[in-house]
Amino acid sequence: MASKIPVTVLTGFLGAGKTTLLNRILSEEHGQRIAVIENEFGEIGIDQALVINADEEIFEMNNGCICCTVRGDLIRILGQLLKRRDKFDRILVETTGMADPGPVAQTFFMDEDMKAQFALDGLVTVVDAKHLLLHLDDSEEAQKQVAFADVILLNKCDLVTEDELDTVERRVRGINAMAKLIRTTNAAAPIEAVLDVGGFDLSRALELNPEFLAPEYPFEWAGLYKIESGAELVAGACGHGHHHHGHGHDHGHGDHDDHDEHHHHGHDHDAHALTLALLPVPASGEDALNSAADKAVRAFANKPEPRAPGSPLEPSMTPWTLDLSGDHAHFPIRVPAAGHYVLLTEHAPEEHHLSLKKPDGSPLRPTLSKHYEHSHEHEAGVSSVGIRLDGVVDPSLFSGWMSAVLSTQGNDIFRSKGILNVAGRDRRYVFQGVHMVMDGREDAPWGSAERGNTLVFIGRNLDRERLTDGFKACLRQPA
Ligand SMILES: Nc1nc2c(ncn2[C@@H]2O[C@H](COP(=O)(O)OP(=O)(O)OP(=O)(O)O)[C@@H](O)[C@H]2O)c(=O)[nH]1
Repeated sequence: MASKIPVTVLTGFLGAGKTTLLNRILSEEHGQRIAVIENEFGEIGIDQALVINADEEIFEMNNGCICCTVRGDLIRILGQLLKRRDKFDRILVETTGMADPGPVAQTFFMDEDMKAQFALDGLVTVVDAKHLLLHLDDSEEAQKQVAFADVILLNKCDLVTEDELDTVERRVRGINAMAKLIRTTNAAAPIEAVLDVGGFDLSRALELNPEFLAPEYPFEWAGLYKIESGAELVAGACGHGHHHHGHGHDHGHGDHDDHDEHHHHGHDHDAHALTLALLPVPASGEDALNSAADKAVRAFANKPEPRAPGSPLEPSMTPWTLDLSGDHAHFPIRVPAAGHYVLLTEHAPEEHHLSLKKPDGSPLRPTLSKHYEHSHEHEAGVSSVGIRLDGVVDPSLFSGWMSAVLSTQGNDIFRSKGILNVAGRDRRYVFQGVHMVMDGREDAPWGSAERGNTLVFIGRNLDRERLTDGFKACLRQPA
């Protein structure tokens, strides 16, 4: 059988740098002949004029938004390309910045014919590091583009600070824990990282990002402080709403205002309130922080008590919800004795300009702090669930379960991927799906590698426990 044609789908919000990346790919010496399919939105041909044309052929789909008609277009172009199979090695489809990449990706798994001819090598999403947070708040398409990606180019790194990049990266990770993240300026990513994703190894992704499999915490951040009575917590909704200029907050450098705006603009969590808890720990250090985090999972299960500015905060297993509707609210901290305490916050402290002050008013900084994957509905619930379990999969139980999952939750599950240890097989079974359609095949032999199962789901309203239990039920009981 002739080998399948690898297809790369390139997405990214308007102006993120897709054309820049495409030009780079087309002008670099990589020895691969690429057929480019462009999905134009509105102004036909503009992008094409901007693309440096090497030997590659560029096809354009007729009309704008990607729906059934455009999919028809895409299928037609793919058909034409197949007649000239000897002219190119791979296909790159660039989608418009407004598009949900789902339908384009799905096209390649749609039926047996498609699956026999094409192999979706990877979905590459270019994001604009400076504006991504704004786009994520405003646009479901932007969320989906991040959620669907196998590789994310965090582009325009020259326009943001290292701290801002870290914030953007955490937000991206919160949506899609699976994708390979590459920080770029002018989309200068190594070509093989963009084009040869097929070799993409789930287990490696999990090694790079072990938190993927970690339990989700009801808080995003924990900081260990040495606190004495008279300390104070200051937090405040500055930088959002219509009055984000000239309200005298103390970090007035120009860039910052802009950044704040992204954080608060249209966020689905309330910028005027923050839930947090303070727990005593016996000592300083990583172990103390971790044990406080475990304890806080139980604390956050308790109904938080509202706290108005000025009312005192004491260490307690009941969390508080601070009213931050005014600028710079102050909350005195009352501790029974000076010592080590861990503060755990529902959202990252910088999202609420939260800081602690010593009794003399000077800043009190955490000696140690940690960010956690959040489980609350941050990105309209778009998140990733990774499952890794030993054992042997019963193929018929698995396909029954998977069809049930995809038929009931296929709208919410954007991507699924997995490597399975199937009973009686020497090779890895790999599958990937886009919404309800999926494609699976046998891959490399296990050889001496440790056998195991890894699954990843990315989507909305995912229930980690239910998915894990469901998959567990597909494993063969040891004889
Ligand atoms: N400062 C900066 N500018 C960049 C970077 N990458 C791309 N640009 C510029 O951003 C603008 C948009 O880049 P394009 O590559 O056209 O983006 P696009 O995603 O193809 O845009 P659309 O076709 O409108 O969806 C261009 O002016 C690029 O030169 C970068 O890393 N830093």
